[in-house]
This record gives sequence, structure tokens and C-alpha cells, in this order.
Amino acid sequence: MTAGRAVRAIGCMTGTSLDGVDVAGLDTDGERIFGFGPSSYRGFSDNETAVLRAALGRWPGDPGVAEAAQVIEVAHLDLLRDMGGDLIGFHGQTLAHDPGARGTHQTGNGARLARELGLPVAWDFRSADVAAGGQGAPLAPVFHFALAQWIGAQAPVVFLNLGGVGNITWVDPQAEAPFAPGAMLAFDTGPANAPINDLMRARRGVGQDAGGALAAQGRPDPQVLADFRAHPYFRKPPPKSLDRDDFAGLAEAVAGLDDADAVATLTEAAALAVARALEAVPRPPTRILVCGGGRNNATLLARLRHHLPCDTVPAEDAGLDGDMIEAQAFAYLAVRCARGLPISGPDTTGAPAPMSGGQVSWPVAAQA
Ligand SMILES: Nc1ncnc2c1ncn2[C@@H]1O[C@H](COP(=O)(O)OP(=O)(O)OP(=O)(O)O)[C@@H](O)[C@H]1O
Ligand SMILES: CC(=O)N[C@H]1[C@@H]2OC[C@@H](O2)[C@@H](O)[C@@H]1O[C@H](C)C(=O)O
Repeated sequence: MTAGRAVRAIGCMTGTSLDGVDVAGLDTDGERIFGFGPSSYRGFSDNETAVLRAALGRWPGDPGVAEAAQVIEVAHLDLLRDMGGDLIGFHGQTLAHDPGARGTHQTGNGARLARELGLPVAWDFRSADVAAGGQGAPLAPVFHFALAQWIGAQAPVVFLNLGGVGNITWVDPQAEAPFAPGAMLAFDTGPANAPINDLMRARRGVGQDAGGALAAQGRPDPQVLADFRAHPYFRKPPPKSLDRDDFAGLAEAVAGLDDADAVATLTEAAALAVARALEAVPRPPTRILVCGGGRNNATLLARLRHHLPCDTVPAEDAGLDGDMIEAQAFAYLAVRCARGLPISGPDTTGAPAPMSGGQVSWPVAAQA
């Protein structure tokens, strides 16, 4: 793979929402975007979700992890057999993330995918960064930088991803290169959909608050929100990242509220966390492009618009596919990994210097 020559990479993401696998094609040399390929999605069955949930917080070798890996590998093989492409970028399922102590754990074996698909697979994107002292997340920012150029942004823009956890990337599109000092600032904002999904599942037996309809009927609890805002995470300067369940106390704090007030409180908390994050960016952005499933939650989007200092619009307003940006990011990262280009640095994960990451498994080597 060389500069200026596009390959068709297929990126795969299974995020912290535990809803399913996104895969998306991208034509890129790992620097420029040349175009977007087809995308696809496969939801997890109830059984698969139960296996993954049971393995959350677990580390390699723990009970339940081999079963979770099997679910992830099979779900990816189902989707990837029909996607073609030259190279796969496989994120795997994050089961646990504790960069300051135990490390980060994405389950699923890229070497098995390479063997069964007959294609090179880039994977294990986060461990080298963590080993070097970085947070190991977020990794999509370098792709956000490329996207800012693709959409022709002239002034700073923010990408806000609302998955299970929220994260932002502030990008200065005039910067010479993504890892030039001051080109980006990225970090996790706080809980987003994960607590809402967990509450809806526990109380209503459904996976999400569709459209934010239930939150719209409730009243956020001021005391719970005051305690939430006092969480030490918000005082920590970036770089910083979160595990899915780092804000478990929030779920406990809404336990005594009725369903609508509880979900309204969690929705407001997600919006407040993003508003707080925007206070840390170097210069105000011209607009905030929202991607990830949370942009379909009308109540959450309305609360964001109430709190945020500039235009807050779905990524579609810039001609992007807001459901697939993370999967596309791992396609882009796969090519950067194969070329040994940096994927993280001081302003994204807090790695001491821009550094490459991930490993590539080749079908032949995988058979040996
Ligand atoms: N119509 C909708 N109404 C409300 N919420 C929605 C809707 N569609 C999606 N969501 C929320 O978005 C979630 C899926 O988002 P997404 O696929 O971006 O998350 P992810 O990839 O798992 O997360 P992460 O960014 O943490 O890796 C769903 O689980 C749900 O909470
Ligand atoms: C450890 C881990 O899997 N983190 C995810 C998670 O989901 C959202 C947020 O927390 C972000 O930090 C990251 O994913 C995106 C794709 C990233 O690395 O940019």
C-alpha cells in the first residue's frame, strides 16, 4: 500500500451500545479519502447480546470471554463474506477498558477472520497506545481530520459521536497534518446511550428510548444532575477516556425515579457532559456534526442544541453517513496500520508522541 493509491478497506465496529455490527467500505490510501463504499449492519440476537453483556468488565482468560469472542467472530464473518474489499479493519468488542491499570480489552480474533475470509485483517488497534502510556481511545479522530478535509471545512469543526459512550474530536482543518500540534483535540465526553439503553432494557424490556419519546415525557431530576456534574471525570483535563460502565453511579442515582423522569435525567446528563466537553476545546467550532445512534434521539438532540454554543446538526447535513463514521474510521485506520502511519498522539489519546498501532494478520501466515 502506497501514498496516492486507493485500496478498498472494509471497517467494522461493534460499539459500547451492544446493538450490533456496522461494516463500511472506504477507498483510501490511509491519508486521503477517495470515496465511500457500501455499508451493512447486523444486529445481535437476544442470545448474543446476553453473552456479550455477561462478559462486560472481563479480561482475557476470564469466564465467558471465549463465548463472547465466538459471538463477535461469527457476526463479523456473516457480514464480511459478502463485502469484498482488499483489507479489513476489525475493532472487536470492547469488554473492559482501564488504561491506567489493567489495559484495554477488545475481544475477537483478527487472525481467525483473516484465515476464514482469505483477506488481510488489521486489528488490536488500542493495545500499543495503552502500552506507551496513552488512553487507547478515542482512535477515530485521525479519520475525523480526513473527513473535515473531505467536506471542505475551512474553520474548526467538531465531530460528536453519541454511541454507548460519547466522544468529541475538535479539528482545525487548516492544520498541515492530523498530528501537527494543535490540529485536533479529542476525548470521551461522558455516558451517552449506554445508561439509557440499560434502563429501558431493565424497566421496559426494550433496547432503547426510540426517538427519545419517553425522555420527552419526563422531568430531569436537579439533584441527580448536580451530583453528576460534580463527578471528578469532568474536572480531569483531556486526554481522557471512559469504560462503558464508569458512570454506574448514575444508574443507581435514578433508581428511585419513575421511568420517564429517570430516562429524562439520563438524557439530560448525556447532553450536559457534551456541553462541559465543549468548554475544553481550543477555539469555538463553526458547527458540531453529530454521528452515532444518539443523533436519532430527538430529545437528546434538542437538549444538546439548548446547551451547545453553535449549530449542532446530524453528520448527514455535511453529506456524511452518521451511522457509519466509526466503521469507516476503522477502514481508514486499517490502511494507516498497514502503512505504519500514526493513528494516535498527544492530542487524541495522550500517547507521548504520534504513533502507529494495530497489527495485520495475513491469511497465509494465519494458516501456518
Ligand atoms: N431512533 C433512535 N432513537 C433513540 N436512540 C437511538 C435510535 N437509534 C439509535 N439509537 C441509540 O444509538 C445506539 C447505537 O448507537 P451506535 O451504533 O452509534 O453505538 P455504538 O457504535 O455501539 O457505540 P460507541 O460509539 O460507543 O462505540 C442504540 O443502542 C440506541 O441507544
Ligand atoms: C475503549 C473503547 O472501545 N472506546 C470506544 C467507546 O465508544 C465511544 C468512545 O468509547 C470511544 O473512546 C471509543 O470508540 C471510538 C470508535 C474511538 O475509538 O474513536
